[in-house]
Amino acid sequence: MANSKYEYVKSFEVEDEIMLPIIIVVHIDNRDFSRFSEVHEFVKPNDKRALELMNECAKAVLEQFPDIIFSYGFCDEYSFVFKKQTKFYQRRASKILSLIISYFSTIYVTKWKELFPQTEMRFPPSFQSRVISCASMEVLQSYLAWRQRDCHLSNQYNTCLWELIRNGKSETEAQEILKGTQKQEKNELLYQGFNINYKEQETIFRQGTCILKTEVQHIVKYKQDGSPVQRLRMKAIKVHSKNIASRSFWNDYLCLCRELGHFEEDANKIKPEYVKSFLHVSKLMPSTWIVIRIDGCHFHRFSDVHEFEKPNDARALNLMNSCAVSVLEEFKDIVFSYGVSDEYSFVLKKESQLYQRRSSEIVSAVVSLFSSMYTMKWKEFFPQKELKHPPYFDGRAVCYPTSEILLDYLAWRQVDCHINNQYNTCFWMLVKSGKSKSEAQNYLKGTQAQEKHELLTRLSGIIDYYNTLPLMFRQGSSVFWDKQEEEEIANQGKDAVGKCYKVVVDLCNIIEKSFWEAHPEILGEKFNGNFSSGSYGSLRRITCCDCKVSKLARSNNLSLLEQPATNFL
Ligand SMILES: Nc1nc2c(ncn2[C@@H]2O[C@H](COP(=O)(O)OP(=O)(O)OP(=O)(O)O)[C@@H](O)[C@H]2O)c(=O)[nH]1
Ligand SMILES: [Mg+2]
Ligand SMILES: [Mg+2]
Repeated sequence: MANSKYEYVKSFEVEDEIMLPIIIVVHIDNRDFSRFSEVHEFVKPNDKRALELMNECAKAVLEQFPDIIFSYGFCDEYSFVFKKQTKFYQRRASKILSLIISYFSTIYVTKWKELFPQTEMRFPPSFQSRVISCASMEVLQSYLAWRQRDCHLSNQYNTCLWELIRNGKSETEAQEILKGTQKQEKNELLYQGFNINYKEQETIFRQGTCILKTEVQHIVKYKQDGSPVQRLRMKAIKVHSKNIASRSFWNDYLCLCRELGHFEEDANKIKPEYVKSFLHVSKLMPSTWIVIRIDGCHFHRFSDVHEFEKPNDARALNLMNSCAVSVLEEFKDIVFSYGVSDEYSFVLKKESQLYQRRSSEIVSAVVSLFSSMYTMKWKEFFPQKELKHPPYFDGRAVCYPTSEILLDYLAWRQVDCHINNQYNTCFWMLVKSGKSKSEAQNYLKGTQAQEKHELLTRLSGIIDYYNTLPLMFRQGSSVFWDKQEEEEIANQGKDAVGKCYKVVVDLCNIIEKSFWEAHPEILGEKFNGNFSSGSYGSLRRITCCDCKVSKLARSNNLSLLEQPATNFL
């Protein structure tokens, strides 16, 4: 397909390959677990259903991604360990951490009802992920020992805390009593104060859970004489162990030793310098526009399985838009977003300090929320269709130093939308006219925009057919905070008083500078031919009043194809 003059923006994307022989671990945890557990009335200090739900999600992750060989989790966190030699997505960190978090989030929503049949999910769960690089088996061993120590310490603390609260202490009083207490003192408090033997607490609470791959004999068929033909197959199993970083536990599993290596000694002490490396996260360049671009994984297949209309399914696109609205409402630093097909780009304001600009946290939080939302809202947009496969997305963060380059980035995506849509419209029309898929492909090979335009007119018998297609298909969707008219605010009653802005879905030409001139507050910068640094002041951001609002395109004289498409190429 043709390249556009905006393609240069790709050069701002940075490589984040994790080099061999580093062992890749993806750590995930819930973004706002205390609120999530409060709202859904999780049992304190441990809710077994919630833990089993986490385990089910981890198991699904191991089954989906064959290169993950081991995982360990407790409370609201899980760590996934990849085979040493993995080539998963060319070992690119943001791809890996986003895919895992996205899949995990989707499964959490889909499996919720199995574990919480009586409880409605009130708001979408969202998680954060990051990659931990383990330079050797010794480092991996320390990492696992460190996580399991945290499991033990937090469980022991929380068990004491909630027993004290149950017995009449306030939360602050209970915290005060526990301040500075050692392991042994806590055990005694539990035993003498509440007749609880800590060692008899459920294993899942004290030790956490491992889901790991192991080889099992699997019957593939039976011979004529009735004897079974067996093959070794990898299976994800759930195990508990007092010490997951011990040689005796680890070296018992052949698969772990083969794909990762042995533990030479027992990990008796966790080195603080290793812990420091586990906590390290890289930050995005200051004072640059951050774009988080997410893209559906294998959506070609996903759209086939769910029988999306070809080449564009308005329901699917509206579902994407609705999720984008939720993302903007949650992360107030996102000033603009643009979506087409199975992708969405979210622009964070230049001065954003969201998660101190830590790349993995921003990417994973956006991808995770988007994925949970997509799954939760599916029925709203496809009431007649069951979700047959979990939808999931990858994500990346790219920094653009100036507004001009940012706008070129957005123009690049909109040109791409146009190019793909024109091609796909021709392709499916040729197929409908009786050509096979490969004939249609050959027919279109090397054709220019103008030829495609004419082809569509010829095939449809409608002059300028392409421009009669819905604007959302031709231009993609833009989601941003827009000023509300006074009348609009008044119509919404007292709840809307003081809310000057709301999130809108608009169908506009973002290549044309006139859009940005008409909305100077989006980027917070004055437009006068070029963008200058003159600020329009900070925006008052508000909660969206009507997240389903989908405005019709304002001035349709911005329509992309009223000008020859080649202008953008
Ligand atoms: N029929 C139909 N298909 C769609 C629609 N939106 C997206 N798709 C499909 O999703 C694909 C998105 O393209 P890509 O993101 O390049 O492909 P992918 O299959 O998701 O592959 P990866 O992103 O590399 O995992 C398109 O090629 C279509 O097959 C839609 O509205 N209707
Ligand atoms: Mg895709
Ligand atoms: Mg795509």
